[in-house]
Amino acid sequence: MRRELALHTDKYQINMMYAHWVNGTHKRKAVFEAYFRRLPFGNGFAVFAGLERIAQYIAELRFTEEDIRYLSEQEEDYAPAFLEELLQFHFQGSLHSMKEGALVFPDEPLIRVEGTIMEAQLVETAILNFMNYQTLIATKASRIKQVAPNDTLLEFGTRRAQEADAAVWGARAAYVGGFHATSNMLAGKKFGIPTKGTHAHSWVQSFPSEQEAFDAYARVMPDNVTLLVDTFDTLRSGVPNAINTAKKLEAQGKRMNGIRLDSGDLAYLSRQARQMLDEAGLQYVKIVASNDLDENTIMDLKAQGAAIDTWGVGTQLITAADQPSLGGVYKLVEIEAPNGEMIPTIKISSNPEKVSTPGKKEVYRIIGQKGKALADYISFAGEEAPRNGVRLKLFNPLHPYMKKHVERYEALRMLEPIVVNGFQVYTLPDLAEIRRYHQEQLDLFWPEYLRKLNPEVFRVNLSEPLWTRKQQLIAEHMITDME
Ligand SMILES: Nc1ncnc2c1ncn2[C@@H]1O[C@H](COP(=O)(O)OP(=O)(O)OP(=O)(O)O)[C@@H](O)[C@H]1O
Ligand SMILES: O=P(O)(O)OC[C@H]1O[C@H](OP(=O)(O)OP(=O)(O)O)[C@H](O)[C@@H]1O
Ligand SMILES: O=C(O)c1cccnc1
Repeated sequence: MRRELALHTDKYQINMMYAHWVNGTHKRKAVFEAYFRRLPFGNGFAVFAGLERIAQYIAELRFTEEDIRYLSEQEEDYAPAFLEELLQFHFQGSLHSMKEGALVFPDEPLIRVEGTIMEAQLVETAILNFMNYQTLIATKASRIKQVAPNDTLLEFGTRRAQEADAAVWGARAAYVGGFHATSNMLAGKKFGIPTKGTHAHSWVQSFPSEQEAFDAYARVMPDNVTLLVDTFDTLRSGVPNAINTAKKLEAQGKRMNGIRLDSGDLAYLSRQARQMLDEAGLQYVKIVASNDLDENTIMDLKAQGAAIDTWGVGTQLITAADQPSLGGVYKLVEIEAPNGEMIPTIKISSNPEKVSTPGKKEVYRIIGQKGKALADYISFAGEEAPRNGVRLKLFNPLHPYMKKHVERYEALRMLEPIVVNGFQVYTLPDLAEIRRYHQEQLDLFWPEYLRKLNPEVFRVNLSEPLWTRKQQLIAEHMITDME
């Protein structure tokens, strides 16, 4: 996969790079920002993920001779001198980003790219591709985690994922969002995620009887036995046979880990199975459930008193089935004028939600005296950072008369420098650190913002200079339209 991603971009990026090159504008400095406009799944927040892959992509971004040959075949118009220049290309710009595991909200920059228009344009497609998918899956995982905070969550999605990259990076995103392990061994090896596995129906079917299948499995894997009990009849054969096997293991001084339910009424079957296991003195045997689960079915099953300790979640998580894409966008916010000055730019739309916010920006998370987040605050990067003791006006950008002031607070700067002038300055944290940070982030929010259904809207505010500039630019463009 490595070094093959330079062409992982839309053709229009290369077309624009070329057109800028011919125009002599390709070295103009530009600032782009990536953000989304709507939260997925009706959630109150999203969990940012994708940075590790983005950093890797930026560091390795080179066109090979083969890529160049392919480009020349695809488009006769691309001049040989342009293609020659692409051969020397590497990213020399800067990239700031939210940290993986951060809670993020609509309309705030999650990634900021500064560089020549040519390089900043090229990376749009891949950055959005990685950010959108991984953030979506981490958010879905976090919703599932929310309904089963004390249970074990296993990511089982690979076979139903949208191909290999989605399975592997999705497993990682699920782990960022709070899952405990994955069934995908490649993801385990690549990222150090714990791996877990039971066995399939085929194991049972390949033996003359279920009992023989269970016993044979327990013989070869005595320290890791979780038996799938629903191949024939869960309560009449699967659970009794599993109990027999567990007793044989006990005779060798071993303890069976669990049984897995994969069909039928999981609430009823788990309660019955729990009772049978307990009556056999096997209180320590855990119950794992799987079968097209998501946060809604899990919540429902818990409400029905299901006796399930571990949830195996595949399809619904890895494909984010109820909302299979995050609509993150990448917008030009500042461009160098011929005199070298950086000019904030805006994208106007008849839909007010889609009007971009001009200028290179910073995002601050404003933490109140109770240690909880009050709002996010976006300012021009050039503005003085908000700091404790300096009165801060927080107002709703769509309804500016709705305002309040805060004076005692902490302002956390959210965008980290990752790459500066082509050099990676950020040490990518390991997954344990990312999960710690994610938990820390969750702890910063009142539960009202975190609940799964109809959460309170967490406010993202603009600084006054930023808001004023945005209004000016909107007005200027409106006048131009009318002329
Ligand atoms: N008690 C329950 N309450 C709510 N949903 C449940 C309950 N038990 C199971 N489910 C969910 O209902 C769905 C049932 O799936 P399905 O109709 O395929 O039945 P099944 O028993 O799995 O049959 P099959 O043997 O064909 O897999 C799954 O998503 C499962 O997680
Ligand atoms: O339901 P999901 O959330 O997607 O979780 C993954 C599913 O994959 C397996 O089923 P499959 O029928 O593919 O194989 P099996 O024969 O092992 O049950 C497993 O038994 C789960 O039901
Ligand atoms: O280990 C399991 O039980 C498993 C793994 C992948 C998919 N379904 C089940």
